[in-house]
Amino acid sequence: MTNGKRTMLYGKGDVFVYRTYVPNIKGLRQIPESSFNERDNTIFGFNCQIALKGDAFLTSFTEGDNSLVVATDSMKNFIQYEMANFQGNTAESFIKFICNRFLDKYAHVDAVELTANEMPFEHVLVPTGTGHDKSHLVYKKSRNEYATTTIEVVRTGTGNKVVKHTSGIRDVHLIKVSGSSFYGFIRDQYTTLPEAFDRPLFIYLDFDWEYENIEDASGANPEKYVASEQIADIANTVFHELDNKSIQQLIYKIGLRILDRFPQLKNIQFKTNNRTWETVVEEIPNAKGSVYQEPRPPYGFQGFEVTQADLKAEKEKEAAEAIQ
Ligand SMILES: O=c1[nH]c(=O)c2[nH]c(=O)[nH]c2[nH]1
Repeated sequence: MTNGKRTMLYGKGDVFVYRTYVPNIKGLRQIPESSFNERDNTIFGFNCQIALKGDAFLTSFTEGDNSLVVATDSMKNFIQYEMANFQGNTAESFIKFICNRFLDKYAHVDAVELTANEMPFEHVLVPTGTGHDKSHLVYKKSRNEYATTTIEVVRTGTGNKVVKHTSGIRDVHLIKVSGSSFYGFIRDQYTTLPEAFDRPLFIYLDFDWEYENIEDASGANPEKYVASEQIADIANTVFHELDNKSIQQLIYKIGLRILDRFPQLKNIQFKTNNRTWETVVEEIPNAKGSVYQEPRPPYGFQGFEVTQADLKAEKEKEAAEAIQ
């Protein structure tokens, strides 16, 4: 069992590992918001963080007894060398594979927690003679956003058990130049912010989601697997479509759409920042548009979880309204 009495873990961060020519994942469920149907795994690369837990490590802290210590340098090697033995094609199945392999190798380790942050690469476009097409040789590390996934696998009397498994995206930065408002908030002696009826809304979003059935995260059944690219495309689409009243409302609607498209997900969790530009010149004579500058600190933030129960309640509300 993990030590329930105190925090006790150790591990390695910034473990970079790249493998080329991992099979693509295809056969994903298709949704209207996204044309994404296949993840190119020609470069399958991650920045990993691994942590080990176990009562056996207590004396390494209290007595300097290293006899049961797996050096963090060896953890790095383990991840990198075992990457070659990995048979799957998703980050989620990779981290699960490593955790199980670790528990099998070191009998005194009670639990392994592993996070893999994607190192994202994209094809460059090259001339084909008649136009341009994706190079299958040259890639660029260009996307701001990256996928992330975390797992914790615990040893039990009846085998290894996954006790936590989340997938997510980090650092999605979106600006909507028109179609966002923020008004109707409390006005009192502390209020200086003017009401905005059409603001250039710039948001940073981090998402995490959990599957109802942890097995679906592996990608073994691609119809049940949810690609982070599809989640990002839903967020883009809902932001595009919705005349939003606030970031709070926007993320709720994005969450509902995601859970509607992917009933195999249990929930979706958001962490967002408001990075809306400040207006410098509101009206430009004889021209459309305004001039803005970066927002000054501080920034606003939101945290919110949308669940399948929320979606069910919204659908029931809609059905009741339709009858009236
Ligand atoms: O979308 C927003 N939500 C807020 O709660 C808030 N507060 C604020 O000053 N600007 C905004 N924008």
